[in-house]
Amino acid sequence: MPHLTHLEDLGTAGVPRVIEQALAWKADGPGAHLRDVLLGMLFFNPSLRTRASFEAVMARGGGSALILEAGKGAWAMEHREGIAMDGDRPEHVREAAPVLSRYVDLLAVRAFAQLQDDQVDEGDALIRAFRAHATVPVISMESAREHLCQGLADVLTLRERYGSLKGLPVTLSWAPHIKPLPKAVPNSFLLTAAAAGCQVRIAHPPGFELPGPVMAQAEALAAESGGSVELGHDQAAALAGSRAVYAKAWGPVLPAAGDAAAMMQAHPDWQVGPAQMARAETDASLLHCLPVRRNVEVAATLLDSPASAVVDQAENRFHVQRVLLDMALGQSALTERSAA
Ligand SMILES: CC(=O)N[C@@H](CCCN)C(=O)O
Ligand SMILES: NC(=O)OP(=O)(O)O
Repeated sequence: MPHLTHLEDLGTAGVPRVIEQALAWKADGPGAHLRDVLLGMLFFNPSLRTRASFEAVMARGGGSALILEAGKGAWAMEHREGIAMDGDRPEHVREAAPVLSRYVDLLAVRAFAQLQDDQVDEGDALIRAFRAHATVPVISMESAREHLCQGLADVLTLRERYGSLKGLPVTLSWAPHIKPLPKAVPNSFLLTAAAAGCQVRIAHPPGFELPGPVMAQAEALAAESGGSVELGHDQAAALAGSRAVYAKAWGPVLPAAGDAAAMMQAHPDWQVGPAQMARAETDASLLHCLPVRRNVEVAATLLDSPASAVVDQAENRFHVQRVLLDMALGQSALTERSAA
């Protein structure tokens, strides 16, 4: 089953294929490539961009989408194996995934990190349960470990702005927030940029390390693509000479060594603003996946400046998702080309 939930489903060869096809279709669309296709979308968490962009892809492509919210309209859902379901979740993924698969051609799932333990979140059990039990392709709309569509849209945005991605210096900077957030977005930017051959610099305060297995995977991808991954605790040093600054809040290493919300607010000087951008190249772009808390994570003056690429990134979700849905259906020019 051609599930598309993690970067490993695409590999280093898949990333440029998706990016180049998305660019080509952005210039000259694919027409009604999803005629008669029905996408099921199951949300465990809220969304603006993901929901709207997938619905738009389906409508523009001549198909349609149905939307379910677990625990809100649809039953709350359990995924753990072998337990007595005596809590507040009446439905199990073991039935829900095959049942939904009888109605739809593709199943997209959003299930955020639980934010208790990085090892648990890194294991991504809920989306993996859908992979195991669905009988149609599963697409991730952000899971505990990764936000595949976001990482691809981010790298497409860099490709459009800077041409070649090989050796492009890009900085992923931790940013403050009022509470701990998931690591899926920074994980996916790191993995996708490394797979694309970028020179990725990561900067965060001590105690906010990204999961070891994700770092190791990024280094392996960079070794294959000719990219690199550097890690440091000095934001200014990591920004020097960068072409793109990805500002993103993420939580401390979990379980947290202290009060996680207080830890998120203990480094207000990491807010990304004009002074930080000034350390990067003059044509550098500001990236953020959105939603962004103005004047907490990123200065409003920077978000409102020409350097900001955040709306382009959001637009590019549509363009990469068209390609991913097409790939999952096995009907794309990409599939034909790789089979040829
Ligand atoms: C504010 C918040 O919860 N952000 C989520 C979603 C980001 C994009 N889907 C996060 O940081 O993972
Ligand atoms: N960037 C992103 O996934 O946005 P939503 O959470 O609004 O879908």
